Amino acid sequence: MNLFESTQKMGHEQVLFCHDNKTNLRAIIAIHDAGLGAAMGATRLWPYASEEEALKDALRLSRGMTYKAACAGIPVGGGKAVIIAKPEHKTDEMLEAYGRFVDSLNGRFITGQDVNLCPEDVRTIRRGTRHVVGVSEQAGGPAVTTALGVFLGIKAAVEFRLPNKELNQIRVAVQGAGNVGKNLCQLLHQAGVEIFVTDLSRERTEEIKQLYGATIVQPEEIYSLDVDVFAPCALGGVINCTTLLLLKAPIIAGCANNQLEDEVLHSTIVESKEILYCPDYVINAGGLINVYGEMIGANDEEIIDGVSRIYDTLFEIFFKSKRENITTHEASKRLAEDRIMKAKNQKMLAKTA
Ligand SMILES: NC(=O)c1ccc[n+]([C@@H]2O[C@H](COP(=O)([O-])OP(=O)(O)OC[C@H]3O[C@@H](n4cnc5c(N)ncnc54)[C@H](O)[C@@H]3O)[C@@H](O)[C@H]2O)c1
Repeated sequence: MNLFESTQKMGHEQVLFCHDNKTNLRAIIAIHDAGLGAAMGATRLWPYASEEEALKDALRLSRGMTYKAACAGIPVGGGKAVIIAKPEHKTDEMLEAYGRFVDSLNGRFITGQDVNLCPEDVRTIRRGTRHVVGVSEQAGGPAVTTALGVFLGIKAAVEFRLPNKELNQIRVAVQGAGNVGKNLCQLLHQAGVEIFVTDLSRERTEEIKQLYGATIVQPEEIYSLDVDVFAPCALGGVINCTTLLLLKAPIIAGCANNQLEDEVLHSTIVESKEILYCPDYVINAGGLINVYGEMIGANDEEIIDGVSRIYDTLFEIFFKSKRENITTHEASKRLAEDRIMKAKNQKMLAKTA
């Protein structure tokens, strides 16, 4: 991978490689765009097969954060960090050392929890820096508000794509019963939705079956189910040439980041199969809205209000996609870029006034 060519093409401002000998910390912090404010993005801990894979993830996820903030109407930039480690090798000392690297950016990057980190870990990172969010668990915490946003997104998509169906008549396949997936299942169950669930952990799917009457399926079975919505809530890259041959659901709406393995190719195939794709960074913005709310001292009601706007934004994207004959992926990208440009222009005008 040609590093500068990639960062230039994707529009990144800064990439920080962090190494701490004592704790064996290896992390990458990517700042995509801090033009509108500090770059916000959670930290993911993952045993990447290669450094290149970790870097690619950090670059793509941080750009997604810029678009996510823009679509959610939040005046911050986009960033993301990855720690390369097996979850069982995570130590408090390693997280504290990581916090000191975050601190070295003097508030240009603000982070929180993503896959394999919990609020307790964020409190440990906070020993090294004050530039963290997601410790107060306001409005139930980021996972709860992310799930609410995904639920509202599913509602919008069903109204748009399946106008003759009520929510209590639909079947949803949930891939991943983790922090967000579990909360999403609760909301779906309350709305009378029939749930199919899979996870690598049998314990997690059993819990969803007990609590919400879900049908458990094997991980490889989840794509080919005869359902109305496929909700990817595990990891990225699950919408690809292989899974698109299996998918029967007319709607894809879930919380996972980077769902499309290849954004252009797979969003085009999705469209040609008349599947309505809810762009991941739009539908999963609930967590960002939550932690931004925590940062500016918003109350629970204001945070829920912000999350509720995901429903309207998705409708705006669905109509834009139809009107301009473009994929929903392209429509959300254009919406985000347009909002970023306008906000930057306003900021510049305010400076010169
Ligand atoms: N937590 C948030 O607030 C938030 C916000 C925005 C986006 N996301 C994204 O949503 C996704 C899920 O986040 P989370 O916090 O629930 O993570 P999590 O780690 O709590 O849950 C992920 C679940 O997916 C399961 N899983 C992994 N691979 C799988 C596979 N191949 N098949 C089935 N299940 C599999 C894991 O066992 C785990 O239970 C991630 O991609 C994350 O980046 C999360």
